[in-house]
Amino acid sequence: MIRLTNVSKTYGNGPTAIAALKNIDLHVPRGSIHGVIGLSGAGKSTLIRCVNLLERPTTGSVVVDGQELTTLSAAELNQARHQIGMIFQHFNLLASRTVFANIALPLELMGMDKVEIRDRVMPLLDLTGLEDKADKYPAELSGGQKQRVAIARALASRPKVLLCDEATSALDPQTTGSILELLQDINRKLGLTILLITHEMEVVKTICHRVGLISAGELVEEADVGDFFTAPRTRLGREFLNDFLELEPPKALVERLEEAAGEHTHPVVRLAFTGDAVSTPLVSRLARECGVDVSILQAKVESIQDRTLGLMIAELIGTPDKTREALAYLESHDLHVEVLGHVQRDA
Ligand SMILES: Nc1ncnc2c1ncn2[C@@H]1O[C@H](COP(=O)(O)OP(=O)(O)OP(=O)(O)O)[C@@H](O)[C@H]1O
Repeated sequence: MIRLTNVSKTYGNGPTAIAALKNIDLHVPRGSIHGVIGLSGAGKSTLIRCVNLLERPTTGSVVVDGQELTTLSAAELNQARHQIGMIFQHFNLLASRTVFANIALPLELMGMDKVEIRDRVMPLLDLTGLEDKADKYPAELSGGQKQRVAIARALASRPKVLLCDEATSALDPQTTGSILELLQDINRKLGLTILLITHEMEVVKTICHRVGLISAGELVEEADVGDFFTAPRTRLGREFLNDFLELEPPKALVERLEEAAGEHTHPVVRLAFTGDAVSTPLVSRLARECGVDVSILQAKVESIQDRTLGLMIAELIGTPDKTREALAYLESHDLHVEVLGHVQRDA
């Protein structure tokens, strides 16, 4: 539904030019919810604004619903944008218009008559839970309600794609939850394709099917959400995950970690396991079958959509041969094992 090919965006010229996007390839299939996560300044906003050409890529192709947007005339682009709704962090509602009139605005601009507009807007008020707010003004609404109005407005032209630019970043966690539920509901009921950018792992975890990680203008990693939360492939991905899970080895231990194994060291590992492995009595088996003691430093079980994910940071205590055997045993049982470092046994 959305396909960016080799998209680059450079702001300015010469020595002060900023390469905000570098050779981005992105594919969002019809009906899916795709998240792009990254740190501040990574290029998220630029990326999402390139999809409806609010920002024109310096090079590359932008195809939405089979139509190449970069070669369209202004009038054609205007038409194509009816297929692409967008919502923003700060809602961007018109303060002087009621809720109804805000939602109706894009339809007025399309030249629809009053009866048609009413027929479109009323079901959208229902869908977004704003039945009793039609005559209120934005100043009379909470942040969550304002975002609902913005969602209804974005849906008014019956788009096939919804772009969400940090749509929940200005909201408290509970309101964030209810807006994410609404987006998921819309995705399911209307089959709408959603591309969202965020710096919050919670958003990705809650509603995305796939996630891309953007860093310094490059998409450095892309994965199904379950895979990303189990085993991110990049260091940045692991940092995002560890921050989110608050699962780091104790500081005192980190200071003692050495990169290389020595004669008197034992490994500190981060284990991630899903599915059946979650319920396997792993620790006792390691002791029994490999002769290695396991000292658990941290552990938690997380639900990532329909998967259960177990995470543990542990020291494997035994001779080098035995701990090597234990690592091989873990890997052969479908666990994702990352050796964080090694600590001296007697330290
Ligand atoms: N209009 C602009 N002119 C010049 N540089 C810009 C412009 N917009 C963005 N940039 C630069 O491009 C880079 C990417 O910015 P962008 O806003 O896309 O990042 P972001 O990931 O959305 O960040 P944030 O989460 O802080 O909004 C940054 O270095 C930023 O300073």
